[in-house]
Amino acid sequence: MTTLELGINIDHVATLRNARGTVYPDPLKAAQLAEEAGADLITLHLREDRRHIKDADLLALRPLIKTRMNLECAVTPEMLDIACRVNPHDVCLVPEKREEVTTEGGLDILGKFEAVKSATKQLKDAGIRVSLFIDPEEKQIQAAKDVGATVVELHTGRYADLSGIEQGKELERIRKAAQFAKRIGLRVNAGHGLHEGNVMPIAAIEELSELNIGHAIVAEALFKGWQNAIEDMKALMVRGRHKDHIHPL
Ligand SMILES: CC(=O)[C@@H](O)[C@H](O)COP(=O)(O)O
Ligand SMILES: NCC(=O)COP(=O)(O)O
Repeated sequence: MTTLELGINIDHVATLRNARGTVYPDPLKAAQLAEEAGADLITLHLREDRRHIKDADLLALRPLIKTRMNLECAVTPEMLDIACRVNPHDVCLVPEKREEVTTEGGLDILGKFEAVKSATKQLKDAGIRVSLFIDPEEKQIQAAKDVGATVVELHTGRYADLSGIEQGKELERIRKAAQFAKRIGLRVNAGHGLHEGNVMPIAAIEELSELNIGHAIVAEALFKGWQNAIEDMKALMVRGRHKDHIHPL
């Protein structure tokens, strides 16, 4: 059985800090405490508008990370240049729209095939593993393989927004996508909108290697503390992976 890793996304620790222009809460401290609490990697998204993580956070964090750094960024010359200079373990290329509240949908690789292919090559030449954040669709997964990426992260935002039968259908779509991606030799991750109440059925998908979770853990941390929220999420992922749950859908 594939081990399921937990990537802690620290973006919204920075959101809280930036809301008041203070120096606290410190995303670096959040990353270090997350690693102590069992995070397998630290994920952060340097948005083009710098609404949460800033360049200084990224630079300060890089030498401190003991696990892995997974940098999410848009496919732009500026971001690719920063990524190559910072040299994280992984870069996850994501779509970005300035006006969006959060990342809506996955990267349309087919729609910008040459740009994604060239970005993937630039990052791989710098020794960085490349992941592509995509919707759970066979044609996008095949395109990820065709541009030379070795990892995909399946967008679980739609699953998180749905309920009942519709959520069950989306879960099946994610499962089939994960199976296809694994079959063609890709590492398969997932994330977006996952929380304590919806993570277990996703964790049960055996082809998945990593879940990236941020917003809901920051929210839970308000009530039970940052490290408790991380430990609880990991425990739920282990229970999900071992199918220690009654299927709620
Ligand atoms: C790409 C992704 O799913 C995460 O980075 C998520 O976007 C968190 O940041 P935002 O809330 O700014 O979208
Ligand atoms: N790529 C998904 C991610 O990093 C975390 O997304 P969210 O849990 O903040 O919605």
